[in-house]
Amino acid sequence: MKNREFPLIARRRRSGSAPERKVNCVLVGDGAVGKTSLIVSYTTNGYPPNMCPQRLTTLPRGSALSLRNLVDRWLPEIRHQCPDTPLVLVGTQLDLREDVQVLIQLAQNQQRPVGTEEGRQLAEELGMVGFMEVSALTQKNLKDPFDSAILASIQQTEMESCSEGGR
Ligand SMILES: Nc1nc2c(ncn2[C@@H]2O[C@H](COP(=O)(O)OP(=O)(O)OP(=O)(O)O)[C@@H](O)[C@H]2O)c(=O)[nH]1
Repeated sequence: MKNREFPLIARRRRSGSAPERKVNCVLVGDGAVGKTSLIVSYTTNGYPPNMCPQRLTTLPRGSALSLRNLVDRWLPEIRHQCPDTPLVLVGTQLDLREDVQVLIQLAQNQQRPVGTEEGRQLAEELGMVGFMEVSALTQKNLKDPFDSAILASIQQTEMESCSEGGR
């Protein structure tokens, strides 16, 4: 009976399997770029039913403008608050990348979608784990940024415990 009172983590350790880990994953970025849709689509395995894609209103944000905001605004704040946290750069709304209406709308606002190579290079320059392009709507590549974030977090924890053990 006492065993039932044990936290899951302790029971797992007793049975010899790996202890449970918790990873805190925070999505940061401009408004209306698709953060909520991304997390809901990932966690519920479906696009939020009450979020009919509103292309035009979100367009100017899913673009190079967001990238500038990332460098000028978000990154300094994140690095100030969490200097060592692994970061994954995510390009959202991938399904709209080749949508002609979207491209026209962006061009009218002197905007354009962020290119794959451009995103990769920026992620590298900024010391991020990587750049991934996803669609919450079609779920293309949806797992990738979360897998990368989880892996990076586990690796960081292991490195920290190794360096603590070596002291
Ligand atoms: N076509 C398409 N539309 C998307 C996708 N992800 C989000 N959207 C649409 O973009 C709009 C904004 O999405 P949200 O998930 O609310 O964006 P957010 O970044 O959480 O917005 P804030 O709450 O303002 O920070 C909604 O109309 C979504 O339906 C996507 O992958 N494809």
